[in-house]
Amino acid sequence: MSVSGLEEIIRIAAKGDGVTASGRHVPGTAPGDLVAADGTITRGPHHIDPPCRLFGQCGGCELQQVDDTGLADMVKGRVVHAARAQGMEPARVAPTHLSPPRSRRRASLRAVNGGGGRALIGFHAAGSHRVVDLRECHVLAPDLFTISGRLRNYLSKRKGKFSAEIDLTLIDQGVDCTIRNLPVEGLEQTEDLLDFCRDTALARLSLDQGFGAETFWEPEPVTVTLGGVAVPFPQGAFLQATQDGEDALTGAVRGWLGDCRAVADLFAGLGTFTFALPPHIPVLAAEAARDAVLACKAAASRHRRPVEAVHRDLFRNPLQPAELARFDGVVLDPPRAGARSQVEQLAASGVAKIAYVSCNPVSWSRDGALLAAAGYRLAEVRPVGQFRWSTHVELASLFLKDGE
Ligand SMILES: C[S@@+](CC[C@H](N)C(=O)[O-])C[C@H]1O[C@@H](n2cnc3c(N)ncnc32)[C@H](O)[C@@H]1O
Repeated sequence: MSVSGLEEIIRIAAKGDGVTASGRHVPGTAPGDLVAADGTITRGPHHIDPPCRLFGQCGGCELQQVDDTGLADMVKGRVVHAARAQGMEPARVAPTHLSPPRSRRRASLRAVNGGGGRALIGFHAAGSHRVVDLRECHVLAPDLFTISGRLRNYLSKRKGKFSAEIDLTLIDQGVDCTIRNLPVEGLEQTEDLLDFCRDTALARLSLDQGFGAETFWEPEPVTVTLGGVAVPFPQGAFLQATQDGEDALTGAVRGWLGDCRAVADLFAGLGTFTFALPPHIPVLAAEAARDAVLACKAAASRHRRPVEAVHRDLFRNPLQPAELARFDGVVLDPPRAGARSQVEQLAASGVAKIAYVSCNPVSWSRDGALLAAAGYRLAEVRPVGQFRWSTHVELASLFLKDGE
């Protein structure tokens, strides 16, 4: 719409810019803003003051100027647009689930020496390698934010230059931390680091000096509880970004497949969907990361769940229609690239219900079009914004074989 030379921002593009009906991209805007020819922006109803003082410098968030309605519309719009681009019209679009502020339970940070011996820890600055010190954060779960501050204090005492990468994940026992590229040499440094682990009650600390991560501290074996089942948590294992995002995705899948006789969970990871299903349903959980398969298997056996966890590369060796014949439900949650070769086999199968969970609407819709061409209809999509204030979009979807 053009009001006396002003153009209205009608949507947020995949990279975060606002876009007008004429296709003009304007960074830093929200849907409903009006943009003049000289670039002056008049705020619309969805443009808010960013809650964080670091917004715009820190690389952790991209869209804090957009209110919740605008964010939810963006997440839904990306999913529906991707489906339509492949000729699919979802029969139902469930309300978008947005994770609340301060709920992110995993983050990758960088720590470097600042001036005056002070360490800086934070996300990369937007569009650069500079680290913006995380003095405030509205996305990280409070326990992760607290640990980031304690790490800053600890690292500030270290002498010598460093540039380390730090992965933090919130699990059952507290914070699981992996630090890469931080030399720990000699007795004094080792004891200092042990004191840090003890004082902060870290659940686990792993160090990776370029030769793979090794456990430095783990007072008790770490686990993550999935669907009420405590699963051993291997270093670097995949976990949905927020607990409530996981609940939204698993709730959708349980609602769709909860009455199945037998389910295959493909790209199963530790068993997020496997263990979310009703406990009496036999599940085949297939996954390529060997340590995740072992963790899933151990948890299933301890909890006497009818789960067969198998190590399998589903890109090279997808489940074939004959193997799929014993399942009336399949859930798949592949990496960003999608699951073309596995979906080709699913399309050729007779599986009645397919729940496809995705972190990439583009690869999902391409794969979905293969199912649609084989007689599956897109019965429902559930857009999910786990990465609040970012352009990262997730979804759960249900494909039904015609006649179901
Ligand atoms: C998005 S994660 C989902 C994991 C799990 N469904 C969850 O929700 O926690 C994708 C999973 O696919 C696995 N994966 C990646 N490539 C694979 C392949 N070629 N074959 C089987 N699994 C693969 C990864 O190890 C990861 O566990």
